Amino acid sequence: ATCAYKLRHEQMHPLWQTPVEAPGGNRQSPINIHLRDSIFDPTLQPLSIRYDARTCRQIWNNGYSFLVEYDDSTNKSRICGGPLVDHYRLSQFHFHWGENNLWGSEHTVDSKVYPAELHLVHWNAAKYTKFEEAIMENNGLAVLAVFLKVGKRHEGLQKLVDALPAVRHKDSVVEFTNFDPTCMLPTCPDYWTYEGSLTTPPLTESVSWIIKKRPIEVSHDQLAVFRSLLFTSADEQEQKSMVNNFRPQQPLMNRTVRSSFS
Ligand SMILES: COc1ccc(/C(C)=C/C(=O)O)cc1
Ligand SMILES: [Zn+2]
Repeated sequence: ATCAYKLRHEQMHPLWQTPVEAPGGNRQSPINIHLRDSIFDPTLQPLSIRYDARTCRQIWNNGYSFLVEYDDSTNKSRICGGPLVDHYRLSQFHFHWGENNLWGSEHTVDSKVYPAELHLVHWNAAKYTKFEEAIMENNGLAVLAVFLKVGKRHEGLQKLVDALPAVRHKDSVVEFTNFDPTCMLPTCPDYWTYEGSLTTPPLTESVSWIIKKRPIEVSHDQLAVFRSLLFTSADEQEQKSMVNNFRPQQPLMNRTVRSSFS
């Protein structure tokens, strides 16, 4: 495990090879969730998640991950409850993954790393009028994170996997509709939550993280298609595989991770 851990750091995405200092930097993400230090909070509400497949619009490769983007001009797809005071609209979801099945997730649980991690990004539509505004505010975003493990084929994910070759290169975009992300959520309601940041620039400290305890299963072959994407655009000389697009873990500082379960 230590060699894999070391190897994982050597293979990091170029973006992170020179440590990117964070603005202010006392609530950065991702982190390791140390179970013994997490605190059960009985006042945490159940999460209320409502997604409408009809708000799904497109997939694009932004050179760091692939994003599935949603129309966020209404509250049709939104989350509330859990640790959240307001309702947050779904803007997009994306993933982080490794070059192999040994690592890839951004968060870890007692240093256990998963091969990939899903992030569903939502913004506070009760307090702000658009996403770009919310990312700068400390209660602006809520990111729902789900770990992926390699196992049986995920039927609901296949529609997404089949669309990826169309966005192989950076800056490519393709219409993608009628996808309900609910199919990628574990049925178990248990989660951890803590206050953190974006894990790619601008790294703003605006995120309420909600991390599902249970992973979902995807097949080896489905995850392999993620690795067929490229960091580089079609006109660039060197084609670089889109792998290891996770940020190094950040100091916990003066934070506590709460759990919705005892
Ligand atoms: C306006 O530019 C942005 C860049 C990145 C992001 C996100 C949502 C980053 C992340 O997922 O860590 C948001 C806005
Ligand atoms: Zn992410």
